[in-house]
Amino acid sequence: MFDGIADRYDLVNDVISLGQDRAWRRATVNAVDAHSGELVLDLAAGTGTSSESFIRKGARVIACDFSLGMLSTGVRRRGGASRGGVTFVAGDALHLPFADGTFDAVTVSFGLRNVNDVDLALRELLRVTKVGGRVVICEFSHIPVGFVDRLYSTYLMAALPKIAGAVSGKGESYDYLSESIMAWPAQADLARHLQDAGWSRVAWRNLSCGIVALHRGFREQ
Ligand SMILES: C[S@@+](CC[C@H](N)C(=O)[O-])C[C@H]1O[C@@H](n2cnc3c(N)ncnc32)[C@H](O)[C@@H]1O
Repeated sequence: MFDGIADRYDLVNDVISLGQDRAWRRATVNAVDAHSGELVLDLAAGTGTSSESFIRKGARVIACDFSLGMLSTGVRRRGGASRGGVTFVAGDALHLPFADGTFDAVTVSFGLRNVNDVDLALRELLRVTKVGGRVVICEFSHIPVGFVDRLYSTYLMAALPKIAGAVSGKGESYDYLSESIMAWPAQADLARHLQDAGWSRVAWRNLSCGIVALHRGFREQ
């Protein structure tokens, strides 16, 4: 599915989120807080838009995804597969092609919801993180006020696929986006998945009233 929408993926994001996606990405970068000399895994990195911001303080980033269409778009835009601190790697979240304890920080933006086995992916992320390292998950979530969440669900089901379809020409992919957001676990539930996978000191905070949530955890052993 992502191979088919790769070229217009970033443009559609800006349109359907009314530009909010940029603020969500800034919040993710601040939560990861990657520093010079650190190695960051941006899993389900797609075209690498989520990866670019991590290099600002001198960290190196591995942008890993299994959609060759998304990766190719990213490589074309950056002018190479390994440029300016971002290296694109083809890999599956369920069998990460990295040794144990490789990364100082691992992060997933708007990707975990798309992975077939979320719990296995969270365990794989833990495996490739150094002891003392951290995980940050940026993902769509749920507005904690019932009637507002219902209004938002109406937007998701009725308007979002039409708007995204008009911009991308692939409306059916965005039916999937709406359905997957509504089926995704709420904040506390996702925190439990992280804890069950072995992550410690798990906490989260809402962005845009819970439309998006940032979860963070640490590998303690
Ligand atoms: C919505 S995009 C997110 C891209 C990027 N992180 C961003 O913030 O724009 C979701 C990505 O998850 C990737 N994905 C889904 N399942 C995956 C898996 N098992 N392994 C690696 N990538 C996966 C898709 O190929 C897609 O590029």
